[in-house]
Amino acid sequence: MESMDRTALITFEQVSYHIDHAGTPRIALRNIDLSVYRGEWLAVAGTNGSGKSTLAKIAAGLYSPTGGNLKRSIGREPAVQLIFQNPETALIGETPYEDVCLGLANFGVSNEDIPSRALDALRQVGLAQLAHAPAASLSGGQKQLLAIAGCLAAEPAVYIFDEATSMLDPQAREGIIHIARRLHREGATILWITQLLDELVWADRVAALEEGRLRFTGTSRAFFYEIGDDGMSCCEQLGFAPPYTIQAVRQLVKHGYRPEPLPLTPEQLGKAVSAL
Ligand SMILES: Nc1ncnc2c1ncn2[C@@H]1O[C@H](COP(=O)(O)OP(=O)(O)OP(=O)(O)O)[C@@H](O)[C@H]1O
Repeated sequence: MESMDRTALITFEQVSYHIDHAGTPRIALRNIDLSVYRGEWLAVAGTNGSGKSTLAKIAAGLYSPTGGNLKRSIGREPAVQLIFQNPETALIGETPYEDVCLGLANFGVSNEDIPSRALDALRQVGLAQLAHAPAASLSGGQKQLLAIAGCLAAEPAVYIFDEATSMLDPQAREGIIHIARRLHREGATILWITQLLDELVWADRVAALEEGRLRFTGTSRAFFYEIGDDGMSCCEQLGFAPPYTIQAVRQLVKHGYRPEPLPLTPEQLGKAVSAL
């Protein structure tokens, strides 16, 4: 975190998004000030309807703010790739290989480079063996891996995962997180939209939304462990139950043992307890 590059690639300046829903005005986002810095993993959390997807779509350029400004300082294409909740929406080819190739052709990659880039991307997500299988035969998790392969083949500056694991089983979820962590270690910038709180532990920074307002930005440790005057963490104030690991650490602290740094993952908790 300390060594993080402070170059802002995407900046929300007082961004609002108002919707006219069948004559009834709705406000999806209200005066959001937020930057996504190069090389960081920024997670955006919030309950249903808090504005996360709207924020993702504005960051991706699919929606324009109805108030304020969105600034992008990326300078190359594709600037951003969005991985959706439902991978079906992104599938265009009959096979994984064809799917990634069609995507690359869309980005204007030369015919000469397409096959090697497509195969390399499929290899990176573990789908090389299924490159020529019917896309319809893939599991939900494999389809999501394919969507990611299509994105990483395009080499975007920023990856936006919009609740990309929410329709997957735990094992497939692990696979997606594993790939995102590798991309991040290799320098990718990640905007990770989620309401699954145990996914926040991989983020450098967490931004939390409530009813379209930005309620918190800070580390996941602060989100889970900093207690407000009302005796609750920001996580609880937003109506979420803290993940099991965090609850277990809170119990340890209550009983007089405060591991430092406070564990976020089961592995960190295991180490802290074994050091007792
Ligand atoms: N096209 C639309 N028409 C009407 N209302 C909309 C539209 N898009 C978003 N909204 C409203 O804006 C608010 C924010 O929606 P958004 O999808 O961004 O929230 P979210 O945090 O991503 O929710 P979820 O986790 O359920 O996907 C909600 O009240 C939603 O009903």
